[in-house]
Amino acid sequence: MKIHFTKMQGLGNDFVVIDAVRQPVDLSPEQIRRIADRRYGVGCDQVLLATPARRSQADFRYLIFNPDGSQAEHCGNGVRCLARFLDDHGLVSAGRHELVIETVNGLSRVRLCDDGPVTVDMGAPVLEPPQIPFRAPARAREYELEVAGQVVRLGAVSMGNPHAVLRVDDVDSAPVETLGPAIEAHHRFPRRVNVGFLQVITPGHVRLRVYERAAGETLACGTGACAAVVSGRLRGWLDDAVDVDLPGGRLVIHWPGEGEHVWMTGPAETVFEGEIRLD
Ligand SMILES: N[C@H](CCC[C@H](N)C(=O)O)C(=O)O
Repeated sequence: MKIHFTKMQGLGNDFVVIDAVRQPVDLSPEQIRRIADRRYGVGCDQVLLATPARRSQADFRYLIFNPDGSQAEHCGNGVRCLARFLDDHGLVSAGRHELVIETVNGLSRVRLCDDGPVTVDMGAPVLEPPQIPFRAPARAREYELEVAGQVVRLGAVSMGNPHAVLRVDDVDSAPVETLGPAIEAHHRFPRRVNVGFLQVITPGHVRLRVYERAAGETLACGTGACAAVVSGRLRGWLDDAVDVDLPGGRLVIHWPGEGEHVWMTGPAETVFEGEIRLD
């Protein structure tokens, strides 16, 4: 089987995007792993499938797959790239500058500027432990977790997908490669978790590295940036508008506070198009 794809990236978080509206495909976890493989396939952090919407309020539905073949509930950098892809490939009627993209557990409203940055309404964060999901006796702004022979303090937030947020003094020296996987697989996160390492420069400017669930450290994580601002604001460190500097570049995140939606603005770029042959 040959599949046409578009390679895209948002701050170096890279994607293989497939138009499953006009090219209906049903990919197995093994085929996802092959596509995502940086030696035997195209190579990417996530595979995104654009599919027809199921909910009447949505224009399209999108599926997100991590490189191990597992499915994720949301992808901030990915939804920006998907919206740009849909517009570039004539799937959006002329003149439309706002799209509603359906995820497995919510809706994202995307604003497209001509070739400029893309702004996304990422919805309201979920903070109740059972919905994150995170095993905790009650909701708190900060939790203690025994991991790797130490006790770490972290925030727990869902942006559709689960995030843990730890504050560090310096992201460059943060134990991302050791503590990241240890927390990702911690039993208190029954569906595993993305792990953010947050350095607060000022209440309006942070640095962030993210060890992503089922993908490892990426150059940028959109839902991770949203979760970091939510957790940092709840813990009293951040304003409502924050510049988030990730290794791949800057996202601008805005969260007015509890019960409000998180807004994210950042780039979405096409790299190349191609065709992959799959068994
Ligand atoms: N690894 C993530 C999915 C991709 C999220 C990230 N690339 C983003 O931009 O939000 C998860 O399993 O929840």
